[in-house]
Amino acid sequence: MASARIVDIRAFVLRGGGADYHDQSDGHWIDDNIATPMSRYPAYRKSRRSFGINALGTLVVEVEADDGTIGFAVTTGGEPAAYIVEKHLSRFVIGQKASDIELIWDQMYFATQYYGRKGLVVNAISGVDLALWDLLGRLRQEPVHAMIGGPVRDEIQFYATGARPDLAKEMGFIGGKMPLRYAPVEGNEGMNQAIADLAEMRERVGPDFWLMLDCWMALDLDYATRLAHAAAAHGLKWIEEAISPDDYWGYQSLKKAVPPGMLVTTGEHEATRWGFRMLLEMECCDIIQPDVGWCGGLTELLKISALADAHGKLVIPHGSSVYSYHFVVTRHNSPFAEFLMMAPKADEVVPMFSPQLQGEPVPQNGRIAASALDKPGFGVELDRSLDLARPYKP
Ligand SMILES: C[C@H](O)[C@H](O)CC(=O)C(=O)O
Ligand SMILES: [Mg+2]
Repeated sequence: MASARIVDIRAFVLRGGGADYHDQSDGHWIDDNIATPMSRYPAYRKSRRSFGINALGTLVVEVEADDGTIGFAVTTGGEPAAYIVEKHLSRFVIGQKASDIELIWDQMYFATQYYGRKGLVVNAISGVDLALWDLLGRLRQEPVHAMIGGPVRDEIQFYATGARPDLAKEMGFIGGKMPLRYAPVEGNEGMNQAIADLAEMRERVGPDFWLMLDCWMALDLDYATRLAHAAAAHGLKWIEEAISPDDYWGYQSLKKAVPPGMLVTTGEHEATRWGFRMLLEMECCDIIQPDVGWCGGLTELLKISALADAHGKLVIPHGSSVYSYHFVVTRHNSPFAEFLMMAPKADEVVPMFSPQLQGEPVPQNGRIAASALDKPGFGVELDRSLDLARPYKP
């Protein structure tokens, strides 16, 4: 078993939610008037799908060992990522020992460095990496969390991201993160409305419930600083991804400029130890938020999180479903996790990567017990009744 070799790798594309959680139908809160860097263009103001936030779809990677055991993972990247997996990365996987995850990662990263380093290519690498961890866990009959050190606590506590923190509070979550709905193009009036909405939500949830704002890269430093100061009166816990992920200097300034006690968070669109090193060494934020399916996979996340730990920073992964849960439960500097509310009105808990995974655990009373993760690999199955396309089948 320890010497199992990988005999095949397959890349599929899926549409309709799941790992590409922005790929939702009309009327979903996640596509309703959210501030974005594209808000300055009237044609793309109302809906993120209008500018193609869901253009890629979900990538499914399957790896098969010589005894027939199959590991898999899902992430975003769709057809172009499937091309990279089948046409480029596959050569570093087929024929290798299933336990040679570090070697495979290194070869995938450095072989694509001339056109990769971040974004789509690292999503593809992450998908392969997570499928390899799933395969190894299934071969060893061990959960992934047990292979990276085991749980340091009995349960994971969650905050909820969605349009209704008031409902999230009733469901037992420890906080609620709302999308910012007004962009700089809407001027002072927009900012005033955003603050009024925050004040109203504070009224509804009471003084102690965490409230956060996710700005999805929509702001500039001046606007973000003014928003943070106006929001402080209503107990905003953190301001997230306020400016462009490339603007490390802006984040450094923002972190110094926000009111005392307010946290600056970012990193869901950052990748690899080198990207996070910039955020950490330049003191850009208080919490880093790597997405496990986008930052380089679990192999890279372990390095990113060790670096964050040495800088005294928390790692609260963005979304990522089970790929986050198996990590969070093993790390002291990851004391809680995000749960993205995928119900269209954010009024009930549905699995984050619904409908793609079977057996995906969901928070009950805002918590998932560590024991719920005690299944081989990442502990979930792919729903094979879905319309899996394999565009680059050899
Ligand atoms: C709600 C945000 O705009 C985005 O869709 C998700 C995100 O950034 C997060 O969960 O964090
Ligand atoms: Mg975010």
